[in-house]
Amino acid sequence: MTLSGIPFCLPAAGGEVSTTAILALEDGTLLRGVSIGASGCSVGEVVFNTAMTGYQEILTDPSYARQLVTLTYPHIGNTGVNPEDGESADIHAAGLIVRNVPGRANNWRMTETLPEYLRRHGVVGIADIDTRKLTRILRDKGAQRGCLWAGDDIDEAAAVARARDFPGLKGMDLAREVSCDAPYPWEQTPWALGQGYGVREESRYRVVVYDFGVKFNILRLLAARGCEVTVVPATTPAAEVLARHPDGVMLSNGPGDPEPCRYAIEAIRALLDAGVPLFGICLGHQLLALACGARTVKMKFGHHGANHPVQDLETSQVLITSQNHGFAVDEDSLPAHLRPTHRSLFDGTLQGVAHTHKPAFGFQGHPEASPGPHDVEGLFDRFIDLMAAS
Ligand SMILES: NC(=O)CC[C@H](N)C(=O)O
Repeated sequence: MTLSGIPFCLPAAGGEVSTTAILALEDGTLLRGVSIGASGCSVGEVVFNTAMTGYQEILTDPSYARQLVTLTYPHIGNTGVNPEDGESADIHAAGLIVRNVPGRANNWRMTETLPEYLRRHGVVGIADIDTRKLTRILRDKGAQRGCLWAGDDIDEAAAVARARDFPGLKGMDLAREVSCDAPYPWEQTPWALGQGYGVREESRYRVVVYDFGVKFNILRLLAARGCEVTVVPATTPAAEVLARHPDGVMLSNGPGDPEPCRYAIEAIRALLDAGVPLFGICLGHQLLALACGARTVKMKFGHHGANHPVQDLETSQVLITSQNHGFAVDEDSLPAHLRPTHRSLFDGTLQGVAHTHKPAFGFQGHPEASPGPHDVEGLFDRFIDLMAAS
């Protein structure tokens, strides 16, 4: 509904009678609120994200598959949703949990409200939740399996049972589920005020990107650096990638546990043997480490936010990074030929590795999707340097 032409939304947006919703956790906690999305029931791992902005980017990040995301920032939806800021074509989060959706959303770029967007994509969401209490539970007990249920048919006992039935992310190979079906080229460069998105002008390097659940902005940062990008499905064998004669291969971010992605680990080993420059981000970083013989572990409650400090161990410089990971490379498991390059200043988790005698490195964090120079973008320049030197 609109008020003087300004899109207007109430918790049950669109003028409907508000629908109840609940969040049930595996420990038996029940949180009751109102629906802000589609009706239905969704299960997944409940994680908290501390970013103050970027709910659209978070919802569309494929790395959030099978996760119910709660945002610690209390007002979510103020600027609505626009057709440009998605990190993929779909919402991948299994559901959204917030404190409050403000009554009025307004931004010059918005085309719909957050509740309208959730409903259009058939994604459940809940508001009026004490997200501070929920976050405390997740920090104390670790990520919880949960069930988010919205509608007239809620059964609270069944919701707890469904939360407990969710098998958990450990052991789940989700990269192949969210990946593309066939190779495709990518030419778009980052968004700029007054110009919108651009198109790659130069063609300096041929780069193949493994799509384990890639975020569009990673592709844009490559295109902006003159990379002729081809995105390939997660299960593409190394021989097919090498047949494209790439100057470098990027291993993307993605959802789930890296360990069961045997196909990717095998392909990365072959690419390392072939000496192709490799750059892994997040899941790609974890897969690179696994291919080199390291181990990954599930974290107690993961890193999900937009301002995580990460230290470059060589320069001591601190990078402000976006993070979204629930698994981590175990630093104690690094083989001699993998050098730790970055560590989290929040909890000491390993955040980056470099191969000691191959042109390959990985980083756990993500570049920011918002316009402007960001710390993590320097790593893209490092990848360009590696390709230039090879
Ligand atoms: N953003 C990512 O690529 C996440 C990697 C992996 N799924 C994790 O949770 O740790």
